[in-house]
Amino acid sequence: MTVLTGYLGAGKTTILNGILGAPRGARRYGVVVNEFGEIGVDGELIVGADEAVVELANGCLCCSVRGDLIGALETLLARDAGLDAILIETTGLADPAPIAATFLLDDDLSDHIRLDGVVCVVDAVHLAESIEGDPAVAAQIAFADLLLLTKADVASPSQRTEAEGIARALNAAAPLVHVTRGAVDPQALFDLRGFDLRGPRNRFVAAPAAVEPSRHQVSSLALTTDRELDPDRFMSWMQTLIRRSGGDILRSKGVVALSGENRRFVFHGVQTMLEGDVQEPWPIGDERRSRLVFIGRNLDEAALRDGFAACLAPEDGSSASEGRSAAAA
Ligand SMILES: Nc1nc2c(ncn2[C@@H]2O[C@H](COP(=O)(O)OP(=O)(O)OP(=O)(O)O)[C@@H](O)[C@H]2O)c(=O)[nH]1
Repeated sequence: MTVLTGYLGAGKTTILNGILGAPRGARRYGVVVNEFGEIGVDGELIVGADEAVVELANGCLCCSVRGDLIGALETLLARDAGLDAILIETTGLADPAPIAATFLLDDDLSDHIRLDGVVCVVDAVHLAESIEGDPAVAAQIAFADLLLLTKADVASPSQRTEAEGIARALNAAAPLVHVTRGAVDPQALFDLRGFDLRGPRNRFVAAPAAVEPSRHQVSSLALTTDRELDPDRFMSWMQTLIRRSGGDILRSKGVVALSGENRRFVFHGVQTMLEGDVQEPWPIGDERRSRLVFIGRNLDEAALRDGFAACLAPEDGSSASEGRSAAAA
């Protein structure tokens, strides 16, 4: 399942139509369209009448109609349990974090459907203006696993550069792809594995050490260290952090080297939800470098750095409670 976000008029339906109109072999798609308003129009605008389309009007997925989302997905599955992919087009006002959390929290649903990724459609012409007016825009960009920049055909060079700069400042890790009038390779949107602990992509590598906090209160922070982390301290720090600040931390993810463990510990968090697991051993010859990324509103960078530094295992192999941390990079 792929969630398509992006501000009002950014080009979500156009991209959805581009995907549905592209050759797909035997692949079968299901579509959920969410609209904010009494009368759903977007469902009418979706091409390909043979698509399984469920429309959710009169509310926004991220707040009032979350239960309806679950109902819509169940309807799709009841009609065709063999769908290869489900695309959800959210309203332009939706905050993707609660949508992802709702889905991940529903065990029945997540037994049958895998949340693959969140794609944000970014309007090159209007981004600078819309982001000033609505904080949801920054959250949508920051949260995404893939950014699709639209309307480059009509944006001025300075609008394009500014839009790219804003998107990159909010989310340096997600690939940014230019899309004109919905012409996108559907493969670019599928198999993102944004929430898959075993995903092949290691996008943590792509994140820079830190991204400047933007004017929009949403920023991301990457923490790395070549020192091992003490398992107890790390787990307790993460749990406390997510419990206390989960509403502001929209997304957290990381690959961690724990002392006494030769496998990689990988975790994913969406707001107050956190899951993690030990994975395959660190590749031979690869340094055991821990990398964590936090994306959120009003991130307290100093507190995060301090908390992380306090999780470092002592270098001499003595017990964690004896050792004090060195600074984390
Ligand atoms: N020039 C140009 N116009 C585009 C592009 N992508 C979308 N549009 C136009 O932008 C307008 C809005 O596109 P939609 O696809 O309806 O946008 P949306 O995000 O689904 O809109 P809402 O559902 O209202 O949030 C339409 O007139 C599209 O034809 C593009 O790459 N270039």
